[in-house]
Amino acid sequence: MVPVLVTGGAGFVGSHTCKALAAAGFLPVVYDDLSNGSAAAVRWGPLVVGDILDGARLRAALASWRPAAVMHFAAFIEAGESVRRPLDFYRNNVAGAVAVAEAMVASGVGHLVFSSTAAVYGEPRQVPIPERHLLRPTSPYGRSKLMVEEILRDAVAAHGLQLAVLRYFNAAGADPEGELGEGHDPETHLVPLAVRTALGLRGPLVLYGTDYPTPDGTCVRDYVHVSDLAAAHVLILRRLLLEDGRDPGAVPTYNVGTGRGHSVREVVATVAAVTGRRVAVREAPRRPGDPAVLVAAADRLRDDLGWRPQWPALVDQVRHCLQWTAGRAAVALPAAVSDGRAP
Ligand SMILES: NC(=O)c1ccc[n+]([C@@H]2O[C@H](COP(=O)([O-])OP(=O)(O)OC[C@H]3O[C@@H](n4cnc5c(N)ncnc54)[C@H](O)[C@@H]3O)[C@@H](O)[C@H]2O)c1
Ligand SMILES: O=c1ccn([C@@H]2O[C@H](COP(=O)(O)OP(=O)(O)O[C@H]3O[C@H](CO)[C@H](O)[C@H](O)[C@H]3O)[C@@H](O)[C@H]2O)c(=O)[nH]1
Repeated sequence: MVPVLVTGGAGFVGSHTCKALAAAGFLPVVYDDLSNGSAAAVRWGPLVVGDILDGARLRAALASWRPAAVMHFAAFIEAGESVRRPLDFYRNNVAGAVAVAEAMVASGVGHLVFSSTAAVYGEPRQVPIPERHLLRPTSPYGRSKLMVEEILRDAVAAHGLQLAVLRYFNAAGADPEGELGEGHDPETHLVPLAVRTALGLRGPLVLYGTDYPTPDGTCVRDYVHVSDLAAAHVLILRRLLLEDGRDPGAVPTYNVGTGRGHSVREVVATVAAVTGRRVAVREAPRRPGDPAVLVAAADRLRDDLGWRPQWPALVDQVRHCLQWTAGRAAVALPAAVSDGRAP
């Protein structure tokens, strides 16, 4: 099996991608400091516990596994938190990515897939948002990811790295086979929080902002199933390895989203419908750094790589999240929910 080094592979998107990589015949070697991930999610290859800022440890991992590529997921991820702790975000996300690129150059590993984000666009002027849209992030998190995109493009030009950038919209759902899910502690993402509220595992969901210029006043996001995101990584990796240097300097850059937006209130209503339970909500002011609407123009990934999301419907994403969350918390679900007949 061809090894691929996966930084952040113990986290939500990284662990699902490791499962997809293994199914596609690669050996995912996870490099993660477990600051926001779990060793239990590393099931398809070895785990190297280490910090991406530790260049010597990274180089040692690259030297011993000789991966064909690196997938760089490791980062701090929460836009609201980045407004309060910008320097931590710049150190981990920007200096961390520089350390990963330096280690790759020093070790002669040439292929890199970088996890970027819809947050690089900021408040969109055009929806759905095409990849060529103006990049004007509204949070230190989004700025950190944009800085890394630019730094890595310079490294492509100077060091011949072969880079692909995936800008994900909102990852949601969980492994449909129930082997993995979203288990941040504390959790900050809307879908798992609303599911936990519905199951009585936490108090009311705090709804951040009801005065946005959207149809119901709450933020609109493009929720993409985490297993579809994982599949996009396998497609882009195969393309990078296959094309190996045929178009030097090119940086394929793709949105990964469904092209459909859902408001926070729609997410809450879907969680209520899927669980058959009420989702208690407490309305609160806007969360700093949140753009009103983020919806992908997702046709480039479809047209270039043939990517077709298998689970584009929010109802399936919520159901998979519910099944995993309920399983972990030992909450019994009605049969109709477990086998997908509800709602
Ligand atoms: N979840 C989303 O909706 C979303 C959307 C757009 C982009 N992204 C990007 O995708 C990537 C993965 O996101 P996620 O939701 O899986 O996050 P996550 O927090 O679940 O996973 C990130 C992993 O990186 C690890 N990590 C963090 N800092 C590290 C360091 N210094 N050294 C080693 N490991 C470190 C954490 O322990 C964790 O396991 C991130 O780069 C994020 O910015 C996520
Ligand atoms: O308790 C909560 C949590 C979230 N929200 C709202 O729900 C929406 C989605 O919020 P999430 O925290 O689930 O996701 P974000 O859109 O803030 O960010 C996620 O998607 C982005 C890309 O769109 C990023 O890349 C980022 O890493 C990832 O966390 C936002 O309007 C947020 O204000 C609430 O109202 N209450």
